Amino acid sequence: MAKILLKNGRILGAEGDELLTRDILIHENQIEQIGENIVDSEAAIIDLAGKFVSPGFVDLHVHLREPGYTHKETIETGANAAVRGGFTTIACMPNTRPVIDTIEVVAEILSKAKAAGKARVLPLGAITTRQLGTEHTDFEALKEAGIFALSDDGVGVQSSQMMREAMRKAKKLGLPIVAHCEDDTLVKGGVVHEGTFAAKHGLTGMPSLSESIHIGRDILLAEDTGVHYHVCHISAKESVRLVREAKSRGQQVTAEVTPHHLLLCEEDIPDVDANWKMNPPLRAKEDRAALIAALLDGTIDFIATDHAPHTEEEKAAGIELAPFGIVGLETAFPLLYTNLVKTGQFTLRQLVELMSTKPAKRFNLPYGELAVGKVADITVIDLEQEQAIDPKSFLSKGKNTPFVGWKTQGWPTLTIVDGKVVWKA
Ligand SMILES: NC(=O)N[C@@H](CC(=O)O)C(=O)O
Ligand SMILES: [Zn+2]
Ligand SMILES: [Zn+2]
Repeated sequence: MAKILLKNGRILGAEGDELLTRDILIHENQIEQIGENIVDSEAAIIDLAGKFVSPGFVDLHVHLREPGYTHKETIETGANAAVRGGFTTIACMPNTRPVIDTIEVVAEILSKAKAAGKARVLPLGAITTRQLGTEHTDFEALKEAGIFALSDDGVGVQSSQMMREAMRKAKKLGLPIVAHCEDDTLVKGGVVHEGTFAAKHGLTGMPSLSESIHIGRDILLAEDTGVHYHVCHISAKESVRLVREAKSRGQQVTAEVTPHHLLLCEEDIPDVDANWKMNPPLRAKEDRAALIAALLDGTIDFIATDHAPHTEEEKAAGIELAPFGIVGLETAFPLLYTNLVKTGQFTLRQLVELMSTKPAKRFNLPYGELAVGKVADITVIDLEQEQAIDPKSFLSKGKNTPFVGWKTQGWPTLTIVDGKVVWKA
């Protein structure tokens, strides 16, 4: 009968950003009581001394790299990085080696995640075998094995016919299609956004169109099938326009945006440095503004990090050869709290909803709420603590971030998953 009593935390009330001092009693894996001056003689007491208590964050776009690329990250190191960043549930993408395209790989990931005992891990299954785009995986078997959704993240599904059939089958099984939107014929070896930075440095650009064209295509295909269609890491203003139009017709389309696309644009790239290389790339100033507006008006549903660890050696290969991707789990909340909430663009409540309540709700997951009877997935944050981002402190194997040295406030200090303390500063 494990009981934990969190004393003197501060939680969001029914509305607004005012914080209320409350105690929270956890019994086994559930929140049993939230109130003032709770007394329980059996419970282990943790005094939170006024720190902010949030429902645990949910990140539906993470690369854990295992099996196959354990030099970049493992399920264990990734799950550790997650809980340090305040994430209690993470969904992991299938671009591993082997790809998550068989029930064996799903079982391996679930068992390693359980052994790690940190964040809850929800594997996505590949849409196509080896993510080659030519043959569908066995959706039914993968669903049975425990996948959370289908995605070929890392590459776009090039064939419209393959995507259409995938949506039809996924709809029948009640599985969402989570799409990395990229038309290979339009990208042609680009390494950064087709814009000012590419022009200045003579680099091949990746046009916004390479993303938007897939979103437009897929919205039409999804309309026809009624599947839940989700857009990964949306980055361009034209893409936002398409999602907004689909939503206005009541179509079940959702979209996520990363912290880096919200906070950075191509003009911020200081130099030809691979720690600023990710897919989709940092786009123009107007794109960043469109993403923020879309997050505020609900066109974009939530935030996901697209945590994509790579080694220092790989990133040292130079901007043209280095792999795409940056880490995000351990910096997301402090970066967004400091640069979007402290600046007055978003409220703390909105940020918590975008990082916890909404991702859970949109995908029907029973998490993301701090309420009696709910699963005890809880993140405690010191909103005052200021710290400069230092990759050396990361629990992730990946140190690849463009945010080195950024002074940020709002660091998680305690994370509880399923009623168990899994991380403490
Ligand atoms: N986002 C990235 O830049 N890279 C991701 C792949 C992906 O999310 O498409 C990776 O796996 O490294
Ligand atoms: Zn992707
Ligand atoms: Zn990704």
